[in-house]
Amino acid sequence: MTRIARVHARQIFDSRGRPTVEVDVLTGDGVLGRAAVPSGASTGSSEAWEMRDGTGEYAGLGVRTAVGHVNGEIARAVTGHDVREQAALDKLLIDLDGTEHLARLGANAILGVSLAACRAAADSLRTPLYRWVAELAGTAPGLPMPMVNILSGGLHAGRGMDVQDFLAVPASAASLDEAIEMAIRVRSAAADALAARGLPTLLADEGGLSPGLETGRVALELMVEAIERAGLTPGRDVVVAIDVAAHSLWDAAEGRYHLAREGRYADRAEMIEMIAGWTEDFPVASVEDALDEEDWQGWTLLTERLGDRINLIGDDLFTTDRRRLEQGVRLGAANGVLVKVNQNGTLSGTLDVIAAARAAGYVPVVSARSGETEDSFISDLAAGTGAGQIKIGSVRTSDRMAKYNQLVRIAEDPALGFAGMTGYPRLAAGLAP
Ligand SMILES: O=C(O)[C@@H](CO)OP(=O)(O)O
Ligand SMILES: [Mg+2]
Repeated sequence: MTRIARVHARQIFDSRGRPTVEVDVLTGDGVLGRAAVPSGASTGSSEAWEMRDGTGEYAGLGVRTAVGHVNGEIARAVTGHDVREQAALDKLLIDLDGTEHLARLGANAILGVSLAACRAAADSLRTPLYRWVAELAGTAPGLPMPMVNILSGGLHAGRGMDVQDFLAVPASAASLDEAIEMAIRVRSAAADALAARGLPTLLADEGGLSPGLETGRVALELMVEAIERAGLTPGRDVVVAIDVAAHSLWDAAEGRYHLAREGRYADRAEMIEMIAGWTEDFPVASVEDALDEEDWQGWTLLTERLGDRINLIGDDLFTTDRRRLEQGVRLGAANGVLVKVNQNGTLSGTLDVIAAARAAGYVPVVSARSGETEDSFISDLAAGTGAGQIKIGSVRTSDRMAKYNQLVRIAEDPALGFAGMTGYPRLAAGLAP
């Protein structure tokens, strides 16, 4: 009996101590599928709409409303539905909501049910979750290469640095275990390098270090130093990925980007120039959200300039939305897409975006949010779809480690290969010495 017998949602708390939704889906055969919903800070405007909380007297209000929707209207609609019919369930949820961005019931309410049902189906079928995801997606499973947050800025670190993330990609790792170990070495070497300079080693939202360095170049120098301190060779053993999160730098009134830490503004051309300079002088393999989410023309120019050498990932640009991705493909904007389940709102919609990315030759990067829980669904999502890359955050806090550790468990399956650097098909030969 794989039909839904009961749905129950509750409010739990995420890694920032903010309320979020957790959903239990119980099937007739007594199987429990549970999922918790993540939440972003540097969000794109076109994301599915979560019912979010304010602070003070509004604390808990948005999430409690979403929880109420799951326990009332959604539970009534999905009870009796077969959890193995994921696509039909997700369509039912989208139709029930009836709005474009899932604003009526809340994308967090809908996503919680979608993911919990998927887990219940996998458990009822006694199939590992990643294998069930692979079956739903029609993909060959495989282990992703992680990109691991080392230095944080932007909205994840009190704007201590202008750029949001500097990440390590353990390029020469031959296995997932080795990749995680290398990233841990780089992160702890980065902490040592900062301490040696008398700089703070405070933790940011994703467990990365938040030293408040003044420019991107200084941060990149620190990355190179950390890789070397870890006994590894920059450009060969470890390459660097960056998430500029440029939407949160965009000053609409000025029509330019505000690099507040540097004390200057930059226009589109100056941003492209700055980033191109980084890729020339440092072993940078991937840059996410280099420009604002609505600067399609700028994205096309950026992609013409750098797209044959590095990965250019659209996060706020695409918001895991198929139509926005298709627009990007038409315009030649970016060559990769960040995949976040809660930007989309359902599992089926997310799988659809991964399939569309692949069909267009765009690299999919499955990603966590800056607000996370112990839920490790995205590890199974990345492995099940063989996405090739995953971005979880740093290797320092339990919300992130839950996902790395789930990947370690999945890696026990001898049938699964490790993606290595296959997710970086355009990597410049010049990166390695
Ligand atoms: O910008 C991002 O890629 C994510 C994760 O790092 O951040 P947030 O969840 O705050 O959008
Ligand atoms: Mg991003």
